[in-house]
Amino acid sequence: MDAEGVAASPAAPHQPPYQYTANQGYEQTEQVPRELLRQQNGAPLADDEEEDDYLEDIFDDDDQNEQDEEWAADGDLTKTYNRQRQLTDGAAIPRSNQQKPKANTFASVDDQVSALSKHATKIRLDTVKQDDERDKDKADRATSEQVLDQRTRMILLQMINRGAVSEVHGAISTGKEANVYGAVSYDEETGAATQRAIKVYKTAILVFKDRERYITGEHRFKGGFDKGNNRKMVKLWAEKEYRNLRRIYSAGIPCPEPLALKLHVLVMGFLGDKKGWAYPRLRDANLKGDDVDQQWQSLYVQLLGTMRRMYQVCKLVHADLSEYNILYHDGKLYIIDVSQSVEPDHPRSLEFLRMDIKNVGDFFRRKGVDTLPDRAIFNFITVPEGPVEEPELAEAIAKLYETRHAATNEEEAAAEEVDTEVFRNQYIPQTLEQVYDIEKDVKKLGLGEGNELVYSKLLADQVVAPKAEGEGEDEEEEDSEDESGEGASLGSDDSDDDESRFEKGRPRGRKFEDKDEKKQHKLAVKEAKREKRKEKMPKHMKKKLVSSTSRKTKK
Ligand SMILES: Nc1ncnc2c1ncn2[C@@H]1O[C@H](COP(=O)(O)OP(=O)(O)OP(=O)(O)O)[C@@H](O)[C@H]1O
Ligand SMILES: [Mg+2]
Repeated sequence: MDAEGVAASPAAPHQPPYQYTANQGYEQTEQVPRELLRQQNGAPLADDEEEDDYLEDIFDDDDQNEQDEEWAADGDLTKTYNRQRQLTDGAAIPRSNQQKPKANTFASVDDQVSALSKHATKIRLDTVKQDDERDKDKADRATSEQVLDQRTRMILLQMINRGAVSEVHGAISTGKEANVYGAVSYDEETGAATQRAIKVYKTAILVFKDRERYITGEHRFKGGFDKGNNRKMVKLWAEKEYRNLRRIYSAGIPCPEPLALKLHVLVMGFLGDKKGWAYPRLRDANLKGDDVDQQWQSLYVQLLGTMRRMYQVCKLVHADLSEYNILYHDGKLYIIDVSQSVEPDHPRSLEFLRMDIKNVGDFFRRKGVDTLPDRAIFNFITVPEGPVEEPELAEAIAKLYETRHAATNEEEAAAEEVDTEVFRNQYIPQTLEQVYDIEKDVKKLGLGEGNELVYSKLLADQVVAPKAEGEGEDEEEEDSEDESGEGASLGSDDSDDDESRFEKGRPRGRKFEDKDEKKQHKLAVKEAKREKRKEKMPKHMKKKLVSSTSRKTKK
C-alpha cells in the first residue's frame, strides 16, 4: 500500500497513544490501540489472536539467503527501512493491520503454528544459568522476566524446527534491551551437544528512546528510525547486531559467531563452557596466578589491538565498549553487544570512539595498568598506515610506550593529564566541512605542531616538512583554487582566531550564502588574503589536508 493510501484511510487521523513530558518521557494516554498495548505488555490479548499480523510476519518468506542478499546489497538496511516506511508513512500510529492478510494466510499461519507446537517442550526456560558471582537479584529477575511473548515463542519454535537450535534453556542474562538465553544444538548423527546463545530484543517502547543518536547519520539506517513501530525497530537492531557480528567475526576478532536471525531474535555461538556457563564479563574476570598485573597489562594491549582492528578492518567503532561488553576467558577478550556499533562515516563515530577509549582506559587504570594517553590511543586506532594483525599490533603498542613522552616528574604527569582532559573535550571534525579553519591547521602542520590536531593521524601522510617558500606553486594557482567548489568552501574566510570553531554546530562557510553575497564576500576575502599571503602556506600541505579529510566525506 502506498503512503497516499494510508493517509486516506480511516485510520489516518489517529492520535498517538503516548504523550511526551519533559523529564518524564512518554506517558500513555487513554486510548491505546490493542495491538500496541499487546506489544507493550509482551503477552498477546487472548481474544484477538487471529485478528491481524501479530504472528504473520514470522511466517513471511524469510529465506536466510534472501536476507543475506539484502544485506549484501548496497542499500542494506536502507532498503528494509524504506520498505517499512512505505507501509507506515502518513499514519500517526502504524496499525499492524494496515495490510489485510489474504484469506488463506490465516489458514497457513494456523497450520504452521500447529506444526510447530510439537516442539513446544523444547523450550524449557525453567533452567536458569546464572554465575554465582553475578548478583542474586539478577538471577531472580531472570526467572520472572523470561516469560516469552507469543511471537518470540513462535520464532524460537521455528528455529528449532529448522534446526538452528534443538532446545532453548534458561536466561543467561536479562537486561532492559534484551534477554540472552542459553540453547543447545544436538548433532543429528553424533548427538554431540553444542551450546548456543539466543539474544531476544525487547519490544517495549521506552527502552529504545535513547538509541536515536546511533541511528542519526548511520547510512545503513538512512531516513531515520521509525519510532512508531517497535517491532520493526527492534528487528532493525537485531539485524544490525547480526551484521556487525558477521564483520567482526570474519575479521578473526574473538566474538560470538552469528548463526541465524529472525526478526528480533538472534542466534549466535555461545561464549562459555560445555556445561553452559557463560564466560564472565571482563568486569567480573578473576585473574589467577602471581603475574596478575602483567596479565592485566597484556589484556589492555590486546584490547587496543582489537579496537584498531575493528576500526581498520571491520570499519566499525563499537560505541558501547566497556568491561560490561567484553567477555573474558583464558587470556582472551571477546567482544559482544555490537548492535549500536557505527561505521567511521557516522557523524559521531569519532566521538563514540573517544568515549570507548575513555571507558577502556578508566577500567584498566583501576586495575593498576599503566595506560597510554587517550590521544595516543585515538591516533593509534585511526591512523590508516600500520599493522592490523598480531603480533605486529602489540609491537606497535610497545613502541608507543617506548616513544611516549615519559612522564618522569609530577609536572609532566600533570601536563599529560591536562592534555587528556583537553583531548576529551576537544571538538572532533568528522568531515571536510567541519574543519573550520583549514589554513590555521595547515600552518600548525608546517610548524611541526600537527600532532595538536585531533585528527592529525587521519591525514594521508603524517607531518610533512614544509617546502621552501614559494617552491612549486604560484599565486595564480592558489587564486584559481579559490574558484573551485570544495577548496573554496573551506577558504580562510573565517580567519579569526577565536575558539568558536571548536563549538559544535552547523559548519560555517560560503555554501550557506546566496550567490551575490558570495561574490561580494569572495572579493573581500581575496583582498584580505593578499595581506595574509605574507605568511603563505605551502600548498602541498594544504592539498594533503584537503584530500585526506575529503576521503572521509566522499565515500
Ligand atoms: N554469545 C554469548 N555467549 C555467552 N554469553 C553471552 C553471549 N552474548 C551475551 N551473553 C551474556 O549476556 C549478557 C548481555 O548480552 P549483551 O551485552 O549482548 O546484551 P545487552 O544488549 O547489553 O542487554 P541489556 O543492555 O538489555 O542488558 C552479556 O553480559 C553476557 O553475559
Ligand atoms: Mg551489554
